[in-house]
Amino acid sequence: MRHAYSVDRVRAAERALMARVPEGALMRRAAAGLAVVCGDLLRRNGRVYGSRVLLLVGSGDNGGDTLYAGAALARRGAGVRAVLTAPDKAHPGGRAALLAAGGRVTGALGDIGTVDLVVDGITGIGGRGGLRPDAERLVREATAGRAPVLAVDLPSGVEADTGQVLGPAVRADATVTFGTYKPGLLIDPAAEHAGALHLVDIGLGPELPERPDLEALQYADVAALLPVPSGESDKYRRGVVGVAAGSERYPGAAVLAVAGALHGGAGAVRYAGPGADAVIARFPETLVHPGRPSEAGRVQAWVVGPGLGDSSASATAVADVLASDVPVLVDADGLRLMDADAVRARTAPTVLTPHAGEAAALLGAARAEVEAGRLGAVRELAARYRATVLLKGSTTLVAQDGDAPVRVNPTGTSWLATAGSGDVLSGLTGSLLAAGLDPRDAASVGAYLHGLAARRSSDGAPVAARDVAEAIPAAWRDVYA
Ligand SMILES: NC(=O)C1=CN([C@@H]2O[C@H](COP(=O)(O)OP(=O)(O)OC[C@H]3O[C@@H](n4cnc5c(N)ncnc54)[C@H](O)[C@@H]3O)[C@@H](O)[C@H]2O)[C@@H](O)CC1
Ligand SMILES: [K+]
Repeated sequence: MRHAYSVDRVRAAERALMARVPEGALMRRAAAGLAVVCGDLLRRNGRVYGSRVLLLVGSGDNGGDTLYAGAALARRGAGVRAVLTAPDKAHPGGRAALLAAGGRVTGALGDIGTVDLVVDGITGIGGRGGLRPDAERLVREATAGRAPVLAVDLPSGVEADTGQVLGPAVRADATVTFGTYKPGLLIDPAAEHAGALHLVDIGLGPELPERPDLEALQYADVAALLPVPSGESDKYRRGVVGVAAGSERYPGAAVLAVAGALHGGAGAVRYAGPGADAVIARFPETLVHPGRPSEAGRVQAWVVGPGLGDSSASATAVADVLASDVPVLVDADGLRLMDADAVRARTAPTVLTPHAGEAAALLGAARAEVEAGRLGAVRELAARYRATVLLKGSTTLVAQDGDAPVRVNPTGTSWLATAGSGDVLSGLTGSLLAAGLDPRDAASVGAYLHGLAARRSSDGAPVAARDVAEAIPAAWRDVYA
């Protein structure tokens, strides 16, 4: 599991750790780790000795880390120049160390000539509200060349706690972060600015609270959560997932949701609705019923919503499913047709899977607002609907009403933004619910497998939703391997 902690909790942990270690030890550890990554990057295109490194140094400890790392590189023969955004406020110890190692310090960028590496140490967890105009100008000029940009702790200008980008911010090729990940490194739009992530251990672990603010499942976590049939399983014990999706107008949504459901680990898929003929033609193993969900037979979880359209029969299907006493996943048209009070009144779990536009409609906000502040939006939706919410998008987030950490999905590809791919995700996640996963696990494992399947089937090229569904078994095997 990859964990992220908010700035307040990072600072509290740092205070506790600092009380136990000699003064300056944490900054030395951070700088040493940073210098190692700088060295690795420089060696990719040459060597450290004789290379040219440009440091952008702000007035806080982020700049201090950067100056000490610069000193280490200068001792190894690199030509290191530091540009200070506020010369009278730069970290005095770091500045002295760099000068003593043979580095140079200036207040203006001047001619940057050829540079092999730019290190962004303007702000870390102390930065607020995007870069100030003078810092922004410095960054723009210093990063205009082809040298890679390495951010220290965070790309300067992004919001550490939320992943928002409220003004100009550094775009880094890689980020070296200290002690723990910060939420902004894992959530777009800020995560897009961070590039490849490197975590440097400074000994903070034991001081951090057990419960992080954000977590990301890794292969091993997903493997441990996947449902595995035992010797005694039959199809009913493995769970039956019901799918109420599609309409005369959109029969394809029924087919795609069933395609996802067939690969999610439930023992059987039951389909209820007007797409029964299309479903049975494509997937003869499905149990189909052309009428309403409540008359279709027993299931262990329902998926409702994809392609339902606007008819009164679709509204009935949604109400039917919400009145059941099993876990329910509501997606797409279902999100528009559902009665909010009926959702809140449910005793069995409910999972809502909106994209940013649907989330905006549920919150009465603008879509751009949801996209810019995904973490706040998903938490707010989970609380308002007393549900588990999977907010789809460039970074998919899963939040549950209560204080469990929000999960961020690390898999996926931008090619996944394709018609019908959400229908596959709904079916897959519903199937995991029917197989007995708790709603937060079902949603985060569903998103993980779906993203992995998309990456596999896309391999850098456009991908159709059908291909994603077909690649789910391969993703499943990847996770086990
Ligand atoms: N506290 C600790 O124990 C450790 C801290 N470390 C480093 O210290 C950093 C935090 O240091 P600080 O608390 O000094 O804060 P920062 O260095 O992140 O930034 C604060 C400084 O940046 C300026 N600033 C704020 N917003 C700005 C903006 N929008 N544009 C331009 N300048 C802006 C402020 O005036 C302030 O002087 C961490 O990110 C990490 O890099 C590491 O050395 C590890 C140990
Ligand atoms: K930085």
